Amino acid sequence: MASISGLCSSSSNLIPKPHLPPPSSSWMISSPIRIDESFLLKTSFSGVSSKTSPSYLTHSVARDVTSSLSKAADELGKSVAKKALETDPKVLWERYTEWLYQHKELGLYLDVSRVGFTDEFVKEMEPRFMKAFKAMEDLEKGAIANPDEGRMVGHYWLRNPKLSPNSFLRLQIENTLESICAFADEIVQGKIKPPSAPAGRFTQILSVGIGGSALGPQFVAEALAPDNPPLKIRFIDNTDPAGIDHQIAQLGPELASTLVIVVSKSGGTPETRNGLLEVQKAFREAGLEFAKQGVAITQENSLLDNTARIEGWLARFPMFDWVGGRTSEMSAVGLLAAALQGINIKEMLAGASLMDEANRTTVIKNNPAALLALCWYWASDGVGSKDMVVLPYKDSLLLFSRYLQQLVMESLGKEFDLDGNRVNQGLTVYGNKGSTDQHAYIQQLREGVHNFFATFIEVLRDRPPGHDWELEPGVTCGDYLFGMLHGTRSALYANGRESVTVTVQEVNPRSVGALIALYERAVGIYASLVNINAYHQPGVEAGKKAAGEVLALQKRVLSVLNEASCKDPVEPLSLEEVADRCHAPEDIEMIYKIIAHMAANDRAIIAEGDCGSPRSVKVFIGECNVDALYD
Ligand SMILES: O=P(O)(O)OC[C@H]1O[C@](O)(CO)[C@@H](O)[C@@H]1O
Repeated sequence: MASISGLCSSSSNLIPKPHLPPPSSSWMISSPIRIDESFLLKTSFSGVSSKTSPSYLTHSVARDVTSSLSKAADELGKSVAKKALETDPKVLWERYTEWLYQHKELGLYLDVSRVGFTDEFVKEMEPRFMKAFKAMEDLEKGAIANPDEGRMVGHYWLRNPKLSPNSFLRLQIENTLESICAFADEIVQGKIKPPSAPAGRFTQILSVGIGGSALGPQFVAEALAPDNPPLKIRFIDNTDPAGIDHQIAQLGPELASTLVIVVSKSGGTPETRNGLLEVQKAFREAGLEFAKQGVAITQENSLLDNTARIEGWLARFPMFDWVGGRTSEMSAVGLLAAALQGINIKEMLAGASLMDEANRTTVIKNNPAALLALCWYWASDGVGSKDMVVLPYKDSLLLFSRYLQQLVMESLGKEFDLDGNRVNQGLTVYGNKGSTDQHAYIQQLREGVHNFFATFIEVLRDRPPGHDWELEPGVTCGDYLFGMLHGTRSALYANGRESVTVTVQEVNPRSVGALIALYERAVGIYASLVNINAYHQPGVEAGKKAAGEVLALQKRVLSVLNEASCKDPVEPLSLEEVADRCHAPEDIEMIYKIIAHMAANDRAIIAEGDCGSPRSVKVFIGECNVDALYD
């Protein structure tokens, strides 16, 4: 059984009880919590609500939930009925101490006592977990764990290169880490200088990348960058021109001392390419030489890699084929930016490695990632019937929920399982931070539609030692945050809302590395439990393809309008005429949107009518481009 020593000085502090307001405070939850028994009756594992009311299920999943749940239950062999949540404080305390997971060296705790899984359920799930553990063992040994893409999945090797399936990969990892540290040192110490910066050294990082090539570095910067880092970081993570302009404008003259890190595993993501082109334009306009300040992180021989090599950029770092974007924080993607901000990346790697080690045990109770996966399965019926609301009670962890959103949803949100059955799996993740969200949506969580379970992230250390003070007798600001967390946890539970609590001593490189590793592993295990490939993202392609088609149609529209605008007199066209001449009458709605967008950006002229009445519109473009006529 996990020990709780070290978590707090007196175990009596941990006995769950109603939170009463401190004497002089009107801010805390002010009434003792009553258990509303009606909310404690939950769906049975076979998906039939004990109230048999479909409205009890979230609207988004109500559609197929019954059949999917029945199927999941069938697969398990028999259905495990969900019982009402335990309410007796003594029994809850027993459950708390029995299931509390502690990682002593990391100072990390996982409390799953407020999720209502039964011993019977754990027993039922055991064979699936054994399969998942075996799959993870094979993955770590270099199996093709991403069959659709024929790829190995090796993010665990990044923090323990000795695990790599061969010495070539091991050397690649070790050499990359060494070159990251050396490069970061030289930049920070001013040995590598920007060619024309007044400060004489790099002072800013502009990171250009999207999805897994941005979210990890954003989360880590927010969590760990010191108040005065050697280099400050900002991000371009979209193709929004106004957003890009804002980042560049904020840099102002410091563009001359900005290290631009362009991150893209594939090296061909349009948003990232556009960001790069916009930044390069800003450099040209400022009379700066981009190549002397540009760094690429990408796969060898990608478009980006070749561009950086041919243009002679300052540095290039590899992304490996066997590391996915959303699990790339411990690769050059996350490590370079972190090192440049003065974050101890070796500690991050050590934290992740320790967590990985803990997650290799096949004893569910002692395996924190397995415990998380168990809770997710129980709470969401193994079909994503409930969303996961992530509430870190620490401002610096604000972006953890956003980071987890991609990690979990891009990994688990899959149409087909590994056997080709349509399963439409997933687990929805959202959340910002506590206690801020208390004043936003916790109202609905406690009393509204019951379509979620919560994850509280608790940080024991409020402030660095020696900085705290009592804003009321015996009460610090951090005590309020603590009270809000546990008050909310209790209040939700009292209304039948389950929650997991992850506790760390403090936010530091080691604990952040451990948190990332914990959730990476939980996702991998959960994917095995529900038999899906966690490591591909086929669904993203549909949107990218459709975006490409819109841009191709826009080119045809422009060509048609150009031709009509080159006539003398200019021939304004109706939308129907444009669509006919584009040979795309079925795309008239999209053509209307394209023209409205161009008109809003002064690239097309509405001669008649207005955009609010599409049928009245006649359009042309201002200037005839004669050259384009013969393209
Ligand atoms: O690093 P890349 O190749 O630019 O991709 C960025 C992101 O785009 C996705 O492929 C989804 O479109 C993510 O999986 C990935 O993290």
